Amino acid sequence: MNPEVLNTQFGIVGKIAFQPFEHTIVAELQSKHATAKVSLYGAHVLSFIPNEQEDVLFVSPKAIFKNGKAIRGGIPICWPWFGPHPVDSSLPPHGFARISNWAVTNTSASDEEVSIELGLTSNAETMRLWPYQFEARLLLKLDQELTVELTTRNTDNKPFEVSAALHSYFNISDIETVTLEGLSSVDYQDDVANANGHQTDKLLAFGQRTDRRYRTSDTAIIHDTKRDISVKKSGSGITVVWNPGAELAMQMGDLAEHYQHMLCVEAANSLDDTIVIQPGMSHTLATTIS
Ligand SMILES: O=P(O)(O)OC[C@H]1O[C@H](O)[C@H](O)[C@@H](O)[C@@H]1O
Repeated sequence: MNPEVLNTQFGIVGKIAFQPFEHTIVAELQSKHATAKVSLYGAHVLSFIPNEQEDVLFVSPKAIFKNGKAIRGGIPICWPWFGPHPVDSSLPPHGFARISNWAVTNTSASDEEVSIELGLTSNAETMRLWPYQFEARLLLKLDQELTVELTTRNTDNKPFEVSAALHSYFNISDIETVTLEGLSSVDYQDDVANANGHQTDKLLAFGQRTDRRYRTSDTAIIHDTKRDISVKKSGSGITVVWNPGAELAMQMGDLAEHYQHMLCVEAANSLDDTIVIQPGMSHTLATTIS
């Protein structure tokens, strides 16, 4: 991969440019209303800055950028499984999409919107980790909002099962004061207590380790002292809510004390919303952030 070749083939003056970044290349997108950056390593969104605002996404100041390591922050693509592999814990947690190099397959721009599409196709290495033929596409659309669409197409001759998450890390002032709206009356799996729960409170507050999978397709809204952030989604029956809390964060070399400034709200397919895709068929998991 070479940024000059990508700029010639896919660059759009004033709208999309490719730059070397750490061990990879990033595409920088500029719409009338916002900028965004996506790394080709992992098809990983690293930044979304609406005009005159701070970055909506959090990337850890201690994030490690190297092959084989997932980037702490932004929007890691957890795929084709979410969490530990269901039967083989030696396989990469959250799948291999976030530690794979993706190709640029298309770019376009209009007056209002800029978009880029990245692709990952089955190959010898992916077949070793997950024995299916597939095409995955990540479409990023930037106008005032940022939309991320992950489409999985089954190009094999047998069905396969996918769990996934658009593992969005949001940039917040303080985990002690932020609240999350949109989960009231929703059942969840509590992955800290390993128990089921049902939320009655209108607003979820934090301050301790939180790791929950809520059974909902609805929009969630982060209320921060500096702004509200809306997380809409489609093709997703699960919203993951995660902050590791102080004790666990201090054991994570790429996060540590910075956990206070992040909250993950993730459009996901997991639990009974794991998706079976028949040969020739596809599924799209999407989130829109504003
Ligand atoms: O450290 P990672 O592999 O990136 O996973 C980070 C977190 O991802 C999700 O939010 C899961 O629900 C958590 O259980 C997990 O700890």
